[in-house]
Amino acid sequence: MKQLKLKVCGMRAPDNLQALDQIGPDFIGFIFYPKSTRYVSDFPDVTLEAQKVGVFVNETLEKVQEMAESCQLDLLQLHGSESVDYVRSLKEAGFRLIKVFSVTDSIPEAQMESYEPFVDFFLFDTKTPKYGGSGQKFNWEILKTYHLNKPFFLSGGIDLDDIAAIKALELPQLYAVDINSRFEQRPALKDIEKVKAFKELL
Ligand SMILES: O=C(O)c1ccccc1NCC(=O)[C@H](O)[C@H](O)COP(=O)(O)O
Repeated sequence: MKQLKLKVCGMRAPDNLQALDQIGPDFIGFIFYPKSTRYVSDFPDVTLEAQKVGVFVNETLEKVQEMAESCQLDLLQLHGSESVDYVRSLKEAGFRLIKVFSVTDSIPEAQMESYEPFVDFFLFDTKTPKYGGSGQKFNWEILKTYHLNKPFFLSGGIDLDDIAAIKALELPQLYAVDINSRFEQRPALKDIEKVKAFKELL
């Protein structure tokens, strides 16, 4: 089976960030959604090996572009109800994009098809009023109905003891696993040893 990539989302404190980067995650996510407890108001001045993902929820295009450039983000994760035109304009401006679909009991494949030409990845998360970081899983069985070619990230309540179940899914388009609140000591502060254990098993 192919090696799944790892994204650790919701980082903020410079020391914690540096310690995380040393264990080699592929992607590190920063939340630019002011209502989140993981909101990053002062972007940490740290050089990272991992690709930096900026997470936005229904933010203005101007603000997204400003943050992408000032923080030198490698990828933008659009976690709200951003339209196809919104996504297209960011792609045309040259950004690499992850479009999130928040799900419960079905995959909105028809809707996703219209976004597919303009994104690099999809990400499935559990639908909740807070958009993300809920620690709740959705029914992963619905992923077996996914027939698009675009690779995707799996997220929503993933914990250390979920690895066997994730591997057993055997989904060809599953590209990366996204972990967050189940690995926290408090919001935006990760338990590095627990993340390390997860990465070694992935
Ligand atoms: O983490 C947040 O606070 C958050 C808030 C609003 C939008 C997105 C957010 N997180 C983005 C992520 O990619 C999370 O890793 C994903 O939602 C899964 O989180 P969890 O269920 O805690 O593992």
